[in-house]
Amino acid sequence: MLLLGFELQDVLRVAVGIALGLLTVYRRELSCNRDYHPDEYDKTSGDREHGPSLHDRGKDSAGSSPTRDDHGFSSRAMVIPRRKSSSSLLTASHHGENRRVTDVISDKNNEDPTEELLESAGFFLSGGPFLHIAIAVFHHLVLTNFMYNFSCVNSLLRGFTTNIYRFFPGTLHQENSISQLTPESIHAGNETTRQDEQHLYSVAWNAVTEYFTSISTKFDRSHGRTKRSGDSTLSMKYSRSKSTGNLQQYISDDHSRALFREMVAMKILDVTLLPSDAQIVIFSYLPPADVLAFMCTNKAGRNLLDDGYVAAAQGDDNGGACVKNGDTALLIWKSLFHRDYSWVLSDWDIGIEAFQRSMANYHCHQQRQQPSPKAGKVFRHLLSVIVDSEYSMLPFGSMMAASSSIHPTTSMKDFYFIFSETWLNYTIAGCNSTEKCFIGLHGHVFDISSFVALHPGSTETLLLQSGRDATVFFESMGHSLGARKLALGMCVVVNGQCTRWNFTGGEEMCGSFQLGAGASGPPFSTCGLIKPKCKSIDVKRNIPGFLIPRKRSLPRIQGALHHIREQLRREEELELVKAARWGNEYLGSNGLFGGVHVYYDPFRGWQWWYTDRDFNVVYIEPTR
Ligand code: HEM
Repeated sequence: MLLLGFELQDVLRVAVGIALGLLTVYRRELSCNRDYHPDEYDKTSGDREHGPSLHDRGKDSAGSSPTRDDHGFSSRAMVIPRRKSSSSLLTASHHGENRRVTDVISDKNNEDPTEELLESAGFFLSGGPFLHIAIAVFHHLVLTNFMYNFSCVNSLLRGFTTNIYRFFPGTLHQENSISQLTPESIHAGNETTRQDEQHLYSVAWNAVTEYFTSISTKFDRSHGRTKRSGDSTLSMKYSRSKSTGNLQQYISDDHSRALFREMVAMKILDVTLLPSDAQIVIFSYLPPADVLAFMCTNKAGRNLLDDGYVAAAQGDDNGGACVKNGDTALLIWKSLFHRDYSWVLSDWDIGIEAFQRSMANYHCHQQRQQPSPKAGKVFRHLLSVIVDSEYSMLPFGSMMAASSSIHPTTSMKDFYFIFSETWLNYTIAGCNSTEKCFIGLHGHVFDISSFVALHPGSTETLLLQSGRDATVFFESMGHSLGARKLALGMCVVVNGQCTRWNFTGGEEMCGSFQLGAGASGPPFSTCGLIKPKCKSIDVKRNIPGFLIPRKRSLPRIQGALHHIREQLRREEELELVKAARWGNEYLGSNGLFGGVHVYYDPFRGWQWWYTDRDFNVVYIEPTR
């Protein structure tokens, strides 16, 4: 049964239900048998050894006054205690209280037990236990699965709608605005919702058709083909099978957004039917949790969004021959990475240094490792995001040529989640000097360079813990609210996932906000890394509790893929042991300030660093 998907709890419930049912049948059988064999029970009716029988007691109580036995006690005093349930009847009979069930039921002067008995019998006769079984089975087979699917889809839709409302502020009353598009809508203004929905559907359908037609027209024109009028369906069909790269240049963002708005309005979101470029644009407006939720809804969703899965399913590791869906998934996760994280590697000097460190000596990698084409492809896409970024100050144009030598992972989705877990220790690794001192607290980065010499808990304490996430140490010291407020002013990178957006700290709730990589950048979601100069953060950052907790708390964990987090944690433990052993062996306890620290470089794997006695930071690439 377990194999069929039943949970242990359900199996137990069914087993108990069956046992109860069988017991009921058995008891009913027993009761009937007593009725059919009165003599057997009547034989002992006068037996006083165990006190008066129920039968006798009934006779006594039928009289006007209670009878007395030889000792002068009233026979009422000898009444057997009330039965709590019909099951106690069996026990009583067993001990010699021999009385027929029918007698008890017909005993007019002993109404309480009779009612109880009838009540209990009614419960069993009504099929109570079987009802329990039926409910358990129904609950498992229908409700559980249904509710799970419903909640998945519901949360997904809510996510879509929320984001759409956030990014398209003018769409709060979409139905109305869309209804105004055609004369029919004016006419249908007071009609039923169903008619409205039908109308919305036709409007959306027109929008989709128009969208495809416009793409195919442009596509045909660009290939010097003349498109006959009325051939739009055909062109549409063909245009959808063209590669994403070709189509992407003809898509205007506004059009895609308008299309998606229409689709949200009609409450049908079959995104898998859209062309790849529209899918990329649409998913780039969603938080990763919603993208994952969409991925889990069905196989089509997974095919669309999991580039690692598609490649694995095809047994494909040759990059170029990757199926189209894999390319779409790769591009979707690339756009999410671009939106949420890429700026720290291209527009933040500490991140740029970290990236340069990763890229240093890449030719050594080339010699040591066989390049994987699929991983090389992922890396090329990453480079295109980081190096070609509008904020980029990197001199890495030539790196593209060497892209096949570095292969962080074969899946862009995995890279996204690995980076979201490791970016903090990766970027600030080694930043623990009095000139350049960065520390991680509750998922955010703080520049404490100007404060380190003033720290009441000594400069050395801070230097020892900086250059990495020090939340546990910070919290273990029980820093006061004043210390926490002091830290807020030094925050340089805010992790959108580790903030409490609803936290007001007793103050007025902030109004709507727009987040972005830059203050004037496009509207991004709250899920990635944000510059504190961003307007909305600026408003909220000084509210205690928003960035870091007001009092001693466990470290805030950002939402990411659990299995990736767990795997990294396990690997980190092993690396720490290896690094400590290496430190003892090669440097000795006198050669180090602090210990040998480890961090995960998303481009190159596990790396170590330590501070020598002259306060120079040394980075080590461990040999594997
Ligand atoms: C941005 C980061 C930090 C700020 C702004 C900060 C600020 C402060 C302040 C204001 C105090 C005075 C006591 C209080 O008000 O709670 C203090 C004490 C102290 N801090 Fe920090 N601190 C930071 C990080 C750390 C870290 C990472 C450690 C690592 C262990 C640390 C260790 C200590 C110690 C040992 C004391 C002395 C506690 C005592 O005397 O009771 N601090 N810090």
